[in-house]
Amino acid sequence: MSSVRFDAVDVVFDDGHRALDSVSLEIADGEIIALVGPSGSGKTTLLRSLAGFLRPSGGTISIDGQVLSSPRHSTAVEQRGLGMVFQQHALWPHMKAAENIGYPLRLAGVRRAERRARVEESLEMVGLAGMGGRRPDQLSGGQRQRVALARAIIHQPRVLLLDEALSALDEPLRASLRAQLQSMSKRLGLTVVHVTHDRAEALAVADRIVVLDHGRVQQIGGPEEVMERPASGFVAQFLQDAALLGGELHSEGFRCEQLGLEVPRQRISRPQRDSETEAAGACVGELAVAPHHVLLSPAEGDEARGAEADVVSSLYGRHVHEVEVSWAGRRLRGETVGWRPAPGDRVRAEVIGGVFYPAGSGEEVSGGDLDEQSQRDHDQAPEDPQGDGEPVEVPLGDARGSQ
Ligand SMILES: Nc1ncnc2c1ncn2[C@@H]1O[C@H](COP(=O)(O)OP(=O)(O)OP(=O)(O)O)[C@@H](O)[C@H]1O
Repeated sequence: MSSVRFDAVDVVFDDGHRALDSVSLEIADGEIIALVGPSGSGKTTLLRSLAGFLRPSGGTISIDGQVLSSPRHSTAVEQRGLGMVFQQHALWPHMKAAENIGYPLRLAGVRRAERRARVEESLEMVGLAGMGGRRPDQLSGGQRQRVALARAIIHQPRVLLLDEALSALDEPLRASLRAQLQSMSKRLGLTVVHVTHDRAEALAVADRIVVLDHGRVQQIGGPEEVMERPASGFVAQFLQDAALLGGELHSEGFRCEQLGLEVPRQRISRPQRDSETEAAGACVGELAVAPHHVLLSPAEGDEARGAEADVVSSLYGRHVHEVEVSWAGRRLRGETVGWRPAPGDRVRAEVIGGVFYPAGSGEEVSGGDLDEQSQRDHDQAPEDPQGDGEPVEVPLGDARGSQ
């Protein structure tokens, strides 16, 4: 329903802790945004600032061009026109579902007949038609959460804020509510900000994902973009379970002394331009090695390839199995298709690709002007991710071991 803008927003708590550090972010009308990041990265703080529970120490937050929050001014929570759903559905236990849902309209003085019609409509929207007469204790957890959702959308909020709204639900209910949430938001044209710990959920539901770390935006992008072109080693580690291997990139490729590992240059992509270090020859940094960059094969295979590693865990997956190995004291995650080793097995592991980030490059993409910076980085990425005009071979999908 509305667009949202964060301009260089800082939130510093009384004890001096900086929970948001110059966060700039634009959310388009009707867009679903997922906020992800490690525990303590500032997701809830960002959401609470938008809701009006926290006043920023610096910067401004606007909706549709109207400044709602600044260090000097804060529009009251109830005047922001937002809908909110939290992990624990806060329904009034003594009220029937329909009364819970209609409560915001009652507060707003909407007449009874209109209220009733809109409650019916909302119940239908969340798949609870005919259940308005039940009290919360007569509903399942998923149904109660849908009542909370119906209550949040009934007064056509400018923005819907979800804080771990689906996290307390079990699969497969959660998956179905996830789908319902997306289709309903799109049907109503809702702008949604969704905080979640669940990376798969963020990638599945959101138009764009905002990755936070230490109160700073590390990357903003669509699901394909953040997964295929993580802006930093941190993002690759957080979203893809990539291992970060320290080493040196030189003209032949990447070398990691610790593992005795060499990865040929043409197998390495580099999202950032580093012409200075390029000119200087070798470049120190880290290689983000995602599971699809780790080729695993049975130990008795071709000895010229890779090195022996011990299987630590081997999780069944419908499409690929997730296998973690210990290689010279490092843990690496790989994927296998068509065969699945057991924990304790010895296998051959080969790193066949990765994304190289020069030392210190993570700093460049974070901070207030990330929108512009990341836009520039990523605009050029599909054609020229290395930034040096060379074609890039990113080994996606061909990295799976088979018998
Ligand atoms: N009232 C407060 N006073 C001081 N520090 C706070 C306060 N509230 C939160 N913090 C700190 O701010 C940081 C960000 O907290 P926030 O709750 O936004 O993180 P989060 O990303 O939502 O974490 P989680 O995933 O664990 O919910 C944390 O380091 C937290 O300890």
